Amino acid sequence: MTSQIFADGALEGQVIAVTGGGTGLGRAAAAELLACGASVVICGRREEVLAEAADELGPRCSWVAGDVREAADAERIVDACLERHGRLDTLVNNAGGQYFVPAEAIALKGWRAVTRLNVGGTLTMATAAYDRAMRPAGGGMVINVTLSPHHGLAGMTHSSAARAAVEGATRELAAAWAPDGVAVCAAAAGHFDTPALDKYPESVRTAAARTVPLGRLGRVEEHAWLIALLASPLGRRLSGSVVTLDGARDNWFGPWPPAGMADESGEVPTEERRRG
Ligand SMILES: CCCCC/C=C/C(=O)SCCNC(=O)CCNC(=O)[C@H](O)C(C)(C)COP(=O)(O)OP(=O)(O)OC[C@H]1O[C@@H](n2cnc3c(N)ncnc32)[C@H](O)[C@@H]1OP(=O)(O)O
Ligand SMILES: NC(=O)C1=CN([C@@H]2O[C@H](COP(=O)(O)OP(=O)(O)OC[C@H]3O[C@@H](n4cnc5c(N)ncnc54)[C@H](OP(=O)(O)O)[C@@H]3O)[C@@H](O)[C@H]2O)C=CC1
Repeated sequence: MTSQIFADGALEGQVIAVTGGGTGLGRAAAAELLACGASVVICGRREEVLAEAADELGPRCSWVAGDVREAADAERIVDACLERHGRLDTLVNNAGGQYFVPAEAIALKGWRAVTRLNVGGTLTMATAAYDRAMRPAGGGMVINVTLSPHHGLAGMTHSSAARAAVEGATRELAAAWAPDGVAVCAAAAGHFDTPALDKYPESVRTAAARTVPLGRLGRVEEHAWLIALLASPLGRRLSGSVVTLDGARDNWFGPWPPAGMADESGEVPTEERRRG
């Protein structure tokens, strides 16, 4: 397979680990990185999902099962990259998620579970990659997948808070690890059409596209292009940045005018000019 937008071999020689790379956005990112010439190691907890994905993605893709929340597993994942390829250039921290309930229905245990996965797992993987592969090699790139809209996502209060924490850590680690040549950035994903959305209530899924000004969900290949761009040399210069890919969803509060604001003619009244 070749990339639709990047030159053949754009990422030739790079070794990239994608957590959650067996499904959805992670799998699409892995496919694009492979198309650009990288060698890719996908990871996740389910062996059968990873084995099937790697098989379909081709010979430059391999897999290692592990839980990103466990330090020993994170170290094993990084070590697998080093053993197979002798290096790890880029880590894509894509594994994450949450469940959809109103804020007041989130139990403390649920907050902890979502925080542990999204903040804990991301930092555990990033630290393992930095300590074992990138700092010793004198460089590397960490890409943290987060969430748009940034003003908070109804039904996902725990995840909104957790991803905000990841974006804060992204900026801080970008500064802390810069002397070692390690760049850290975040890719804030809007609403994308992945099989994972099937777990949300039907009405929530169906209405999701209407919360996006562009009027449609993102396509997985669009997110994959952003990941490939961030894995390119340009990504290093974007260290400390959060790049949002969401069809203008961030800070959008809904269609203009909101219900009740227009007058009988359908127009929003304008302010009378004061003179003198
Ligand atoms: C429709 C438009 C949306 C667009 C935006 C999309 C964003 C996306 O991210 S889509 C990708 C979604 N993918 C995932 O969410 C996959 C990963 N998610 C998970 O694995 C779970 O959500 C997890 C983070 C909660 C898993 O953590 P784990 O430690 O395994 O948690 P437990 O299942 O043991 O549950 C612990 C605790 O959490 C509360 N809880 C969990 N699920 C629910 C639920 N569905 N409803 C209410 N509460 C839930 C609960 O307190 C659990 O404790 P117990 O009740 O004692 O089991
Ligand atoms: N789809 C969307 O609209 C959006 C998605 N996102 C984020 O993008 C990422 C990918 O989403 P998407 O592809 O849609 O969803 P998926 O549910 O398909 O992706 C989650 C992936 O993470 C893996 N994973 C989950 N927990 C762990 C863990 N503890 N250790 C290792 N791997 C784990 C899962 O594999 P396994 O279960 O085998 O471990 C799975 O492959 C997630 O972080 C998601 O929250 C953000 C904004 C919007």
